Amino acid sequence: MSPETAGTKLPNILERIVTRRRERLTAEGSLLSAQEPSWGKNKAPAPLPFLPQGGLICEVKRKSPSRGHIAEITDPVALAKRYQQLGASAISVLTEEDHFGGSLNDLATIKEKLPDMPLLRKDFLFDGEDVVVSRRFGADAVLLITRILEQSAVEEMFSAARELGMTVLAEAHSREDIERLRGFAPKLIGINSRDLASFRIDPFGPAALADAIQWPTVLVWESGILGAEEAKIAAGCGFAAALVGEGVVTAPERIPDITTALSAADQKNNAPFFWKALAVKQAALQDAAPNGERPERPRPLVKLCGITRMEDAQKAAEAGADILGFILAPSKRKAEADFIRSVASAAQDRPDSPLGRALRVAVIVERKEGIEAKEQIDQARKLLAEGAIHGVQLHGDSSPELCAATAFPYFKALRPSSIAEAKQLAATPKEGGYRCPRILVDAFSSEAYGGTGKAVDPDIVRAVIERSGRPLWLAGGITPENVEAIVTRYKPELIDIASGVEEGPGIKDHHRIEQLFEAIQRSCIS
Ligand SMILES: O=P(O)(O)OC[C@@H](O)[C@@H](O)c1c[nH]c2ccccc12
Repeated sequence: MSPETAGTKLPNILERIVTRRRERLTAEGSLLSAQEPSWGKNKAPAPLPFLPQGGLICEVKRKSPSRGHIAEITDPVALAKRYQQLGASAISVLTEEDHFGGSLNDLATIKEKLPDMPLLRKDFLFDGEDVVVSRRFGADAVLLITRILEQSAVEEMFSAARELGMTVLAEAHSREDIERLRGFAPKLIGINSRDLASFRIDPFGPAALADAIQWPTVLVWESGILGAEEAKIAAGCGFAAALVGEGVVTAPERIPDITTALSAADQKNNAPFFWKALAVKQAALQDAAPNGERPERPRPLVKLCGITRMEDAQKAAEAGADILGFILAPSKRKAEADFIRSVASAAQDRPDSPLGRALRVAVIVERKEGIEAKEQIDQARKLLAEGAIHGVQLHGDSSPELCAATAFPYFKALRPSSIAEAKQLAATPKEGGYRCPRILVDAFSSEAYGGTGKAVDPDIVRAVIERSGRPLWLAGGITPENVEAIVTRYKPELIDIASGVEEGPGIKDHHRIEQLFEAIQRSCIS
């Protein structure tokens, strides 16, 4: 096997795991440290259908290279039973020994005690023999990690699985992987939200990649789901299934909420789902070449905020704004809900026009000094339900626990007033921080929530970048004059501009909008 199969080098960790398993297979044979299952050779219970309609796969996972120790799990059958009772549709058993602490015996024991539960063998499998052995130990499905395999091995594994009546969960991490899978049209495709080079979780990966799959399949969102909130994002992005390890190993009681979130088809209004649409836009920017020149880096996504006039919405979208921001909070730039509806209907009339393609977000200060701004929240929810906006920016003081229940989909805007506060506010979801895929950093002012024209202190920006583990979204004092320096300095994924392109509060200066985008393009060309 050559790790260069997919045209790119494997991340070090994956390379190490794969090499180690190869060495051990050569030295010890395909069972490694496992004993033959109690039913002996070739008599495993007949294979069960594996997740034909989606659902939740809960994983038996003791440790991982990214997290280290997760849980002891002395009794994998007890854990599997708990998963089943709480509503898991299937169970994934990590059998890799050296980095994940599993074994084939876990698989066979769980099958023996829970014969009705569909089981996935999760491992770094290489060939047809690995598939045969998986079946012998009771697996109903096998994981096929496309990027570690030659095309001939992919073929061999699919045909072995077909012969044995097993399901293949084909893991893809790039468009190239998807091309390589196309001929097999797998019925289950897993996309990992964990980047194995950095170990970072990024929902934008699965969200954008899902778009490239054009055959009927059940999409499985892998990694990084802690609870219902992430499951809702997966569902919004078109994933009918999710594979959850740590989130359920440590707290199986979350299973019912995760399953409900996964099956809830929230989108009744036909509007594209905010995170998916944005991830697709972001991926397109990575390919785009402004003025025919190769971009040194993609231009940032641009949100133009504080839109109060139809002509400004049109102009912003035509110039290239990816998101139009409408402020529902009391402000010099406040937009009326009916104005937002009129922009939405102009956009929906011409879905392929720039205005039709721009996403619309309402900005609310949902909570100020602990007091909820009920009217704004109600307005935002109503606009969301109607499809007049795609998402909500929560600019107030709500805690991570309150956000998702306030409005969904949302992203949180932070206004740290010190480095210490920045570090606290930008904590990752696992550390108890905000759970949304992105957070927006804005300048602090004691007078106003946003739109102050002030820039964020560079040390605060740095603290947020370091702590949050997420690409930077930056607001505060960005203008056509300084945008080039800001983009070069921080390489933000998104910049948010309101007062920097105005001739007066709430009134955009169209010439300045053009200048802004020209400067952005300049900042991205080598
Ligand atoms: O614990 P998490 O973040 O819920 O992740 C589970 C699972 O997706 C992850 O373990 C995984 C995804 N793809 C893999 C391939 C091999 C081993 C493990 C994996």
